[in-house]
Amino acid sequence: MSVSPHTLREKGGLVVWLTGLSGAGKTTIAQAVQQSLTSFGIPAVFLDGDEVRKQMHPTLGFSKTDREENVRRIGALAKTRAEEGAVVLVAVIAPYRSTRQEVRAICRAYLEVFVDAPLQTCEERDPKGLYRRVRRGEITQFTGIDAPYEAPVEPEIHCRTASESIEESSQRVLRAIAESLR
Ligand SMILES: Nc1ncnc2c1ncn2[C@@H]1O[C@H](COP(=O)(O)OS(=O)(=O)O)[C@@H](OP(=O)(O)O)[C@H]1O
Ligand SMILES: Nc1ncnc2c1ncn2[C@@H]1O[C@H](COP(=O)(O)OP(=O)(O)O)[C@@H](O)[C@H]1O
Repeated sequence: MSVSPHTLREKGGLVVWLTGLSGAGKTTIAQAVQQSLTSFGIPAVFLDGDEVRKQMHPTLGFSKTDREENVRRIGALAKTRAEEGAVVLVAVIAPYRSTRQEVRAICRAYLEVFVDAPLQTCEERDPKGLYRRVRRGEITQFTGIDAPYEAPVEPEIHCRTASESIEESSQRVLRAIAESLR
């Protein structure tokens, strides 16, 4: 894959939004894709929901209103970073279809990746131990348990991470990015 930073800037960059339940594999795939893009010399920025929340707006919680605000703010940041001439990989749950649609509408180029794994798989993986805490009653309003997740209807890329490898999922995303930047 080859695309110059200048061309990327002229195109207005690209926002790649990975949406899915906690533990579905958003971060893992985004990091693998970022590494590959970087190895091809393509500027790639990774925005991780958890990190951005902590650094930029730690007061936002997980109510519907706060999640919508979180997603809008990260969407605006992703748009800006993309227009500087980068592929911006966003690993944020973004559980509401309408807010994802709002972000898509402000970006010049946008790909939605549905990182899809059954809740049971996510819970078995439990990479951060959050599901265990949810089951103990220590966390409420948790996506997929007692807060909604509206699955994408027509995502550009659909990764079924319970049945495909990290490599397969990342390659699928990379191919779509290459296609979009052509
Ligand atoms: N109640 C609740 N529901 C879902 N997730 C929770 C919650 N509390 C904390 N976390 C951790 O925060 C990460 C999700 O933040 P996001 O900014 O991606 O979520 S959202 O788009 O605003 O819904 C999410 O990160 P990922 O596991 O990477 O998805 C969790 O680690
Ligand atoms: N095909 C796959 N794609 C992504 N992650 C996978 C896949 N198969 C297994 N996993 C594992 O699932 C876990 C996903 O965790 P993480 O990427 O932090 O999820 P999220 O960011 O969606 O919360 C990791 O431990 C990862 O190794």
